[in-house]
Order: sequence, then structure tokens, then C-alpha cells
Amino acid sequence: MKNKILIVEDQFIEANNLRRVLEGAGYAVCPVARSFEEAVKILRSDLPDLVLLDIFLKGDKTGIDLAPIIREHKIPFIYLSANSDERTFKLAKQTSPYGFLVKPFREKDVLAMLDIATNLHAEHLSLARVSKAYKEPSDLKSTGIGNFGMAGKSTGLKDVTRLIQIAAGAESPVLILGESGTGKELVAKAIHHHSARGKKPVIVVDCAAVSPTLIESELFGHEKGSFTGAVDKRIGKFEQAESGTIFLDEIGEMPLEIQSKLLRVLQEKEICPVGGKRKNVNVRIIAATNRNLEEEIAAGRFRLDLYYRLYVFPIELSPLRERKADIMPIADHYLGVFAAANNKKITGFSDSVKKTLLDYPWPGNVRQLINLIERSVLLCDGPLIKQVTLPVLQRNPIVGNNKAQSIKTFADNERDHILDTLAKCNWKVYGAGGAAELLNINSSTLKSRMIKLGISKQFG
Ligand SMILES: Nc1ncnc2c1ncn2[C@@H]1O[C@H](COP(=O)(O)OP(=O)(O)OP(=O)(O)O)[C@@H](O)[C@H]1O
Repeated sequence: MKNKILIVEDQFIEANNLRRVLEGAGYAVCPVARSFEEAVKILRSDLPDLVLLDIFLKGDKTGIDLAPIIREHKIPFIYLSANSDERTFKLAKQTSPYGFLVKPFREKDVLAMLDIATNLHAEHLSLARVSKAYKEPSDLKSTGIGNFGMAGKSTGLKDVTRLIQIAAGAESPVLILGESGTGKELVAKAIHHHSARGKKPVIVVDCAAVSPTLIESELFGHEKGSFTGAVDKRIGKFEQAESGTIFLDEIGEMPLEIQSKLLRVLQEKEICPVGGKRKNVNVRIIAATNRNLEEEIAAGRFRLDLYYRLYVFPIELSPLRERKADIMPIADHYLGVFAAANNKKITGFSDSVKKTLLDYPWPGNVRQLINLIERSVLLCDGPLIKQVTLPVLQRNPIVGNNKAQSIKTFADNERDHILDTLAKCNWKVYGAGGAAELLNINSSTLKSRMIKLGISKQFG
């Protein structure tokens, strides 16, 4: 028997349809809960493995109110919703669901989503075990290059090194997100080298650099004569990475057709060379992108199911301008490297250069900083770097990031910040662990800001 599912849905017909689909696919189904209160009762008495949760329920309370209670039971849940407004969707997203099903749903989407959620939950449980066993190594406190080859002392970098350590101890796919030049490949290789696969190959594929017509053969190989130009048999990157790791850089550029083949590798652990037979592979997948994959999904350019398969363990690298505490450690480190390589005795940077480096927004991130340091070392003829030449920025200097650059008002920012914090503390405003404490403001001040900004638990 497959998992036991609880349906929380106040619409009788929809609940019944869902029950029929689930039972037909071999799932056990708990009695349907039509309200928040009924759901709480069933969660106590009849512990399900997964919950399908309608956002709008009969009565005062919503599915979003129920989410923290389901999470307390460590049960994965998927929202069921008709087209919700953006704020409701945002609030729902903050409760960390395993997915969304938008009504009216197709049977195959329901079953695919259940499959994805079950898989994700199993991965999360195994990651949680690794994470529990994780101990912060003493060199994490260093400001030098000790942290997996990463210089810096920002809290963002410290978080990333912790995630690298956890990912290295697990087998799950990893998705690394961040602008170009932030260190995604460095992170991918650090995970591989510190994992149990570390002595096996790590194969890098830049999906943006391979032509769409050749990418299938590049990844999975081909048999001799399988297409015009296939004069020899070719071993693909997956086979080259056998027992090791494949790093799929710029995965957002991968054609849709290849995305479905990649999904099969993730699900079945098998590849099919062009013109050849299926074969099993044992390869860990680490993918990276500087695109906003949610936007790519919305535009129909990226598969939702692949996204969920990869999003098991996301690692987000902030742009360098948002972790200024890393700028000087990185600059100092590479100053040492390039000075030694060029037999120069350069001890540091002048104060005005330090200020320039700290003030610059670094659209090309760490890569741009390294290039600048190299050039400055070559041009320097004294013990201090007193001058650096940075490119003049265009009016909108932030490149390599497809996130919409819309300007928010202060009120919008404040509202979002409060909403994020409330979601983090399950809407607890007062007392220990409440939003007022986290935001370090008086709870009555927070309450009045919430009223002013139209924030209430019923989605403002
Ligand atoms: N914290 C760091 N300390 C030292 N070097 C770093 C750090 N972060 C990144 N680098 C270096 O910066 C350069 C760019 O990093 P990397 O190639 O990993 O970026 P990326 O995000 O994969 O870029 P792209 O998206 O363009 O492929 C590399 O030389 C890498 O070694």
C-alpha cells in the first residue's frame, strides 16, 4: 500500500474526485477534513503521510493557518488552490509547502506532484540526519582561504560553507543559485571533493555553451552512425562522471526536451545514448543557474517537475555587493597570489583603494574583483596598490540577474519584511520568539505598523 493521504477540502465534489484519483492509484485516504478544526482532529488521531490542503476552507481559519500545525507533525503538504491572488500565494509559499496544485487539476498532475513530494520529503529527512550530525569545523571562523577555498568573513559565506559541508555528507541533488561570478562552480566542486565521491571524477558541463542540437549527445553519448556526423561512438558526460558528480552549469539554458531526459536520469538513474540502449548510471547531479527558475517555469521554459527534483537542497550565493565583508579578504588573498606569481613585494592596498573596492557594486562579482586585482598587481610598482581602474557603470549596473528590477516603496519593503518575519514565527507577534522580538521593536509598535500597512492574518 502506498502512503496515507489526508485531503483537507471543503468542496464536497472536489474532495470526492480527489479521493477517487488517489484510491485508484493505490493510496490510502483518511476521512476528508472540511474545516481547520476537523483537520486538526484527524491529524491527531490518524497520522497521514502527506496532506493535500485547500487554502480556503469553511470557517474563519484557512489552510495557511493549518500549515504550521501540519509542519509540527513533520508531514509534507501540498496546497490545492484556485487561482489565488499574489499576496495569498506569497503567504502560502512562506509556509514551505512541497508544492501547489491549481484547480481544476488533471489526474496525472496530482499523482506526479504526490510522487515529487514523497521523494522530496525522503531527501529532506536524510539531509536532516546529516545536518544533525554536522559540527562546525574550527576553520570556519577563519577569515582566510580555508573555507573550501573560499575567502571571506560574511555571515552569508559562513552559511554557504555550512551548507557545503551538509551537502557533502549527503547524496541529494543540489541546486546552486546566484549571479554570474559569485562562486557557484567553486561551491559545486567543494561539495564533490568533500563528498564520498571525492576521489571519482567531477565533470562540468556548461549547458549554455553547448549547441541545443548537440547537447543530448554531449550529455548521454551516441553510437557510431546514429546521426549524420556521428562517425565514431561517443561516451557522454554522464558516463564520464560514473561514480562521481556531474555539474550542470547554467541549467536554465537546457532545452525542454533534454530537461525531460534529465528528469529520467534523476528518477530512474538511467541514461539512453543517442541511437543506443538504456544503461544505468551512478552519478550525483549538482546544477547551477543565474536565472530565476520560477520565472522560467512561469514562461514555460523550465519543467516544474525537474525544478522540484533539483530543488531538494538549494544553495543561494548572494552577489558580492550584498556581502561586503568578503571583499577585502578576497582582494587580500588574490593580492598575495598574484604578487607571488609575478615576484612582486606588495603588502596591501591604500585606504582610498580599499574604500573604492568596498563602495563598488561589483556587477561581475568575485570574478570581476579577481581580474581587477590581477591587473592592479601587474601595474603596481611600489609596496602598496594606490590606484585601481574600475569600469564606469551604466545606469543599471546589475547584470547576470534576471530578477525583475522593479523599485519597491519603503512601505512595500516594510510590509514584506514584517510578513516574512511573521511567517517565520508562525504569526506569533508577542513574547519570546515572536515577530516583535525578532524585529527588535516593541510589540505594540509592531501591531500598529501591521494595522497601518494592512497586515492581518487573513491575508491583509
Ligand atoms: N569566496 C571566494 N574566495 C576566493 N575565490 C572565490 C570566491 N568565490 C568565488 N571565487 C573565485 O571566483 C571565480 C568565479 O567563481 P565561479 O566560476 O565559481 O563563479 P560562477 O558563479 O560559477 O560563475 P558563472 O555563473 O559565470 O559560471 C573563480 O575563480 C572562483 O575560484
